[in-house]
Amino acid sequence: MPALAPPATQHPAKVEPLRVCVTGAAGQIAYSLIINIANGTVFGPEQPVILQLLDIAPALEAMKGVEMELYDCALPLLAGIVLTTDPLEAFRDVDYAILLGAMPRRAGMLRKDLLKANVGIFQVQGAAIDAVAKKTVKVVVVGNPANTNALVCSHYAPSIPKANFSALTRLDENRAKSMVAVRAGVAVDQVKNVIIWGNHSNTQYPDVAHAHITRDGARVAVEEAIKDEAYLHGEFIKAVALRGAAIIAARKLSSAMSAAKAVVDHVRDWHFGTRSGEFVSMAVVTDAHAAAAYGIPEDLCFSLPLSIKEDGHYEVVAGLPVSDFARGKLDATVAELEEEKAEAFAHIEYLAAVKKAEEEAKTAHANGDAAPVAEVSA
Ligand SMILES: NC(=O)C1=CN([C@@H]2O[C@H](COP(=O)(O)OP(=O)(O)OC[C@H]3O[C@@H](n4cnc5c(N)ncnc54)[C@H](O)[C@@H]3O)[C@@H](O)[C@H]2O)C=CC1
Ligand SMILES: O=C(O)CCC(=O)C(=O)O
Repeated sequence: MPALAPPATQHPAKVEPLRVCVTGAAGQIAYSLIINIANGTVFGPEQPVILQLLDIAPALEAMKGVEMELYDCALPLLAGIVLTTDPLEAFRDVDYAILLGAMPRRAGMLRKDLLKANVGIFQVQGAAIDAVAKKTVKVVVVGNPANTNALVCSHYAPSIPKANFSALTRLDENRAKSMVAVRAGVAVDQVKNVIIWGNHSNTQYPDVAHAHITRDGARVAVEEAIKDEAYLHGEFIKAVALRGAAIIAARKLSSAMSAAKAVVDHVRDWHFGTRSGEFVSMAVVTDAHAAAAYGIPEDLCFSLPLSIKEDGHYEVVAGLPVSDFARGKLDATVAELEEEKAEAFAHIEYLAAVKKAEEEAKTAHANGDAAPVAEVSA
């Protein structure tokens, strides 16, 4: 009889590592997020991961510091680290791509003011994901304006199913749940099914009409527990939608710890699925089903209530009644996303025209011709 057989848990079945790309890896959200991917919080205590970290060349040294710290954490689930400034290396064979890398806004800006600065990043990264990531890759866009960046990314990755692209609205959901919990006097995990509809912007609609709390073992509708429609239709919505700006005003930097926690929640639920009867909000590319369920136009990246299966496939929770108040809110956020979409693709065309004009000028110069005058208007 073997005398000292080690306990079975010391011999876990060999599990293939998941490859997880994080862009903007030298930035502030990444600094709070990466440890949670590498220590099992996101994918569970049996799942090894290989981190594929991307940033731009000026941030390479800082990213090397992050790598040193990862080694110093002595993480048994961390099966490898790739550090790179090349998107084609960063996205190679990845199972998850978490796109943080983008310029953040400063005080006084709206998130959509970042569109021109950031949209080109998501065009390039969409094409790289298309070229080298696994066809099953799940993509989470965090860099703002997150919804429209995710839509652009999906357009430039036509070989990956549109359903595999998402943008983060879980931070808004977490904010809303916390505010409800405080108001109702319960712990935050007793608040379920708060929905964030639409854009991660001031037009988002944080909706408690289908949410409930559990108090003293009994399930109570949030509207019934709070009994203050004026608050829920006014101050509450404003407080959730403007929370990002309030944090910038206080910290002089945008949210990072809470953003990283929201990414953890988003990816964990996408990986493991949601509990029966519970739903979460993610911004996803709308299809005919979303259009039929809630009258949202197709091909916008729109935050919706989703129930997610264990295999990662999700369904839009259909059939929730939409009040006149809610309809007005949904229409406003649809209108903003349509505007952003038009602006994003117009800017991408403009960038392409500028590039073409520059290339023509270079060729003319090389041939000794007079340089053509580029007429490209923004
Ligand atoms: N959707 C959401 O709920 C939230 C979104 N955000 C957004 O997330 C983004 C990142 O925020 P932070 O980490 O605080 O910013 P940060 O400025 O601390 O870090 C951004 C990092 O991205 C890198 N980067 C820039 N261009 C890149 C490119 N082309 N490829 C790879 N990396 C690139 C920068 O070098 C930097 O290291 C911002 O756009 C911010 O507005 C932030 C919080 C919540
Ligand atoms: O508000 C911003 O622009 C950056 C961070 C963010 O999106 C948020 O805190 O919701």
